[in-house]
Amino acid sequence: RRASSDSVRQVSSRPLHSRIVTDPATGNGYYRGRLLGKGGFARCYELMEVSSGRMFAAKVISRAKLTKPQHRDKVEREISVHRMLHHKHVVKFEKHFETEDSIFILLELCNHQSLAHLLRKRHVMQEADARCCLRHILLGLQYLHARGLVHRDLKLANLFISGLMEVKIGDLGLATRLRPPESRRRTVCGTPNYLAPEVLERRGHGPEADVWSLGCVMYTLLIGRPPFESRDLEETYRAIRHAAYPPLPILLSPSARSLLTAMLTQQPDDRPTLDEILSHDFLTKGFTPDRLPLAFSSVPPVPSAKTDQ
Ligand SMILES: CC[C@@H]1C(=O)N(C)c2cncnc2N1C1CCCC1
Repeated sequence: RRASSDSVRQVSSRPLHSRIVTDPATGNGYYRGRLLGKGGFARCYELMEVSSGRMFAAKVISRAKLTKPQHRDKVEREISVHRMLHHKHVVKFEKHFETEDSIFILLELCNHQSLAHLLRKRHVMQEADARCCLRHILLGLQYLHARGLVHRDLKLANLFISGLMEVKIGDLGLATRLRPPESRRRTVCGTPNYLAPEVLERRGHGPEADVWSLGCVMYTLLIGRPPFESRDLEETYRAIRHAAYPPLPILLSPSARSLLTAMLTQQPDDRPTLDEILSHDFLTKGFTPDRLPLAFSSVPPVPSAKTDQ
């Protein structure tokens, strides 16, 4: 039945010019595309640089919302930390600029969104694909730790998947410089699910806390739910403090079980280092694809001219 004119929903397409944003420092124009989502103070959009056609993921933070100085400090720290980082498995920081009412942070666009989205679709991941993800994250994490940075908030939603199906560590908002144990911050921050026991006991974050979080990521990819999840926060905290997660499924390979057990160890010093993890059987034995199979993503592949099939 042809939709009569009055029944066609009027799509309120705002005039095009209101979707153009200009970087006052360079005069470069950017066309604001679809809303990617919201995170913290930011609304996130796809942004296209008009002159080059290059696409970015932009965090747009309304300056009106940055009322408290510590909020502005947090944004400035994220920028100052992230802009110095260049690694294949760390989300690329392109640039930032301010307009009259917003701060724009332009980041590498990851067409396949995050591991959190992927897992919502697929529920669990095969060991070979989890191995591939873990390998990418380990390489990115090695780079951060080598530069004296601890991420502190590794979770599926902060692990982004590029157009080439490579995993990139993002959201450096909570990353902090490595400090000697006595001077470490002790306030608890980040999602409760992946916080390490020593962080809950306010003994501060060392690189070992990232290893614990990575263990939680690996567990969630292979099993389909976080290792420490329960109806109330107190119960979750208790489970974390005792490193008490459910028995690993018997279908898990011996090397996966052994690595998970090592990473989810209560004492930080008893956990493996990143180098030890990279040389563990789980990472070295068995087939590891270079990148995630496209079949995983819910975003259709971009038809490339040279497809041979
Ligand atoms: C721009 C914010 C964030 C992000 O950091 N990157 C790199 C990203 C890159 N590509 C797509 N989305 C990204 N996101 C999403 C947007 C909504 C929530 C998190």
